[in-house]
Amino acid sequence: LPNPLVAVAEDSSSAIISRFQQYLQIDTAQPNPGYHEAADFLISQAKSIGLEFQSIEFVDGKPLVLLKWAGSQPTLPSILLYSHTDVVPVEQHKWAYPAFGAHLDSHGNIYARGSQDMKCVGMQYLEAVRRLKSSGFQPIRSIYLAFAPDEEIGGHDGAEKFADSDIFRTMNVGIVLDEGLASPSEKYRPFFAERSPWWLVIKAFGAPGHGAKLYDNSAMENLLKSIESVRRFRASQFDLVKSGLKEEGEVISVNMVFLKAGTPSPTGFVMNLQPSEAEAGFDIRVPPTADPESLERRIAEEWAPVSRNMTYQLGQFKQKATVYDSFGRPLLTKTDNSNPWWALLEEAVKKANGKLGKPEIFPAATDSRYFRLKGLPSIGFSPMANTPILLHDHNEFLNRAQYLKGIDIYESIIKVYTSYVVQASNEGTKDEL
Ligand SMILES: CSCC[C@H](NC=O)C(=O)O
Ligand SMILES: [Zn+2]
Ligand SMILES: [Zn+2]
Repeated sequence: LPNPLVAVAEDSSSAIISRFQQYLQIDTAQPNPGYHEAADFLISQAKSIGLEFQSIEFVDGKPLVLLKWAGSQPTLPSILLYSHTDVVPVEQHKWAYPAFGAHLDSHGNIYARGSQDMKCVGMQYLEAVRRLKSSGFQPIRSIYLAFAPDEEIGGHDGAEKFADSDIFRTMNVGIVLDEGLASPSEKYRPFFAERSPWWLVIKAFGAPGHGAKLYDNSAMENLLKSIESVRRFRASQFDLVKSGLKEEGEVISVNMVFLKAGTPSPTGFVMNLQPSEAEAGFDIRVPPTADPESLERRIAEEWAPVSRNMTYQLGQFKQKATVYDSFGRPLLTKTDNSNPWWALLEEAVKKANGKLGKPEIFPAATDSRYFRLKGLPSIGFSPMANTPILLHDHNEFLNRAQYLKGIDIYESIIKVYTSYVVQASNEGTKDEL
């Protein structure tokens, strides 16, 4: 006879997976995310769990869903479990399965855009809360879950406005959990800071000329010298990572993302004309520990020197303010004893039989910077071990077992975090965290 208890357990884990699949099946890809469909789904989840809910549109059509589980001591600083609802676009023809199908293959891998970045985390928060609530657990601190729009395009109409809002102030947040990265090893990766994006466009000018003529200072030659210089710098940084001297988040990355030059013709480009202008774009990521002035000097003197007839523009994301606070200090969430939430995370992960790696700088940007700018500690953490890093890649997937394990991890974190009570004076001032 089948064991009825096993049957119940199996049924509930397949119900958990099917709720994850439902969320993944909502197409929230930029630039036209199905935000209302996602909000409706999240609110239906909140209702079935029994959480307070509201949908806030700081900008019309871009709802942020905010859920609350009130603690028994609501005056204590609360816990914010943060995630974004949007995902990056896909090139569907390069995927093995439909990117919004959430196909579960025979290995237990669930394929979907957002399976790693970061619908997994948003749903894991909900499942952990669902389980704790039905088990009769009562949190001491209040827990908020925020599902925000637009992280993938800078968070200006999402996290930035949220962190600046009156609602956010009344929440009295003490610690934020946000996204991290999958880990190919058995250790989960926690993040305490992030690099700042600098989007650089350099442009070279030069005399046009016959395609057969060799001459100095053509726009193409001028641009190529810059590209060579950028490549040398890129290699020097990458070598530090390859040799193990530095972590990915500790070096300056530079990647060329576009090239624009040439004289169009009906069949492609004019072949016997050297153009008078040529342009290249670079995605640069600057760690909070790097010296921004020296990088800017390098750009002005080596990558786009006036002497080579070049100009440059640093895009809107050259935001020194996103990695430094108002005192000019790098925005780093403390990882030592002055931040109790760090030790508590380690404790909680351990209790759930997980392994935690050492704190790292997140290589890309996340919404955490808006909370760190408010002086709050924010930890980037997505519990996916033994998983290839596939965010923004083709065939993004997460294994079912990893997803389920992550729920146990969050259950443990929520228990440990919400039960943590000390004298207010021991909690540290916000700026110290
Ligand atoms: C600064 S806006 C872009 C944010 C984006 N975040 C995740 O990929 C990134 O490119 O890092
Ligand atoms: Zn993300
Ligand atoms: Zn992303």
